[in-house]
Amino acid sequence: MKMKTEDKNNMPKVRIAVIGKSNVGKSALTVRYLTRRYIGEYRSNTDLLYRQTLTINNSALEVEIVDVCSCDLARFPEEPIYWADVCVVVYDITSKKTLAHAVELLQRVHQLRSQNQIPLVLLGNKADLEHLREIEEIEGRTVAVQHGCQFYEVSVAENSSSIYTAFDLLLSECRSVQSSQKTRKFSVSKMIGTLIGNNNNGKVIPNTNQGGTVVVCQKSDLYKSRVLKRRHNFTATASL
Ligand SMILES: Nc1nc2c(ncn2[C@@H]2O[C@H](COP(=O)(O)OP(=O)(O)OP(=O)(O)O)[C@@H](O)[C@H]2O)c(=O)[nH]1
Repeated sequence: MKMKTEDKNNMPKVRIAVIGKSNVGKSALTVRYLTRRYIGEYRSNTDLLYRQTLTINNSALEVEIVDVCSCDLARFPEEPIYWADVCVVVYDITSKKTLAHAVELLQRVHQLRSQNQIPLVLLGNKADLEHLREIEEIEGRTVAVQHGCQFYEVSVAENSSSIYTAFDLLLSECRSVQSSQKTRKFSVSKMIGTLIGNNNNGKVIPNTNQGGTVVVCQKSDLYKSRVLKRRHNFTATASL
């Protein structure tokens, strides 16, 4: 079923940034979550933006995931961190340096966005490679506790169910924060709307799953999204 533009515009949106050292499995993870498929070899030298409509808690949700290709600390990806509503930090359980890198990334994220502003999850990937393990699960869990984020060990290759739990919980957490903010804004604008005789502020969230296709966009779309978001914020403020 095709969704009307009007419905799409009214649909809530959550933006996810997936970050971590090169080769930890960020692209494989993103594609696995969105398509349930595993792509073994995936090479890209640009950040990729995936868009898909998912159903979370019986409500349609537009999800955008940016798979950040360059997470060098010297070229820390500030833009996607400011852009994102939630952030997934990935390391590889067979490589100690990827956890050290993840710790640095978590610290940078906290510097840019305070802890309450951006829900985070830490994922230790490649759990199928037990014989090559360099990082015990407790080490990853400890880092997660220290940085106030959820933690899961997963294997994208083996399609761990924790991948879906991690993303779904993160989306759900973000939606409840967004909804409580929206309720506050809505009640103020509704009150003003009533005073000036305008009661059309309520928006209906369509309860249909439009998912299935992943649209891969280039980085320019990311900038466009941010500009639109800024404009949306401006309009919302102006209408109050
Ligand atoms: N054994 C195993 N290999 C995995 C798993 N997830 C990803 N890989 C492999 O790890 C390699 C890197 O995966 P990518 O998804 O390209 O990693 P990336 O973090 O996006 O890498 P960059 O694009 O360089 O930043 C690929 O060869 C994948 O097949 C996993 O759960 N288990």
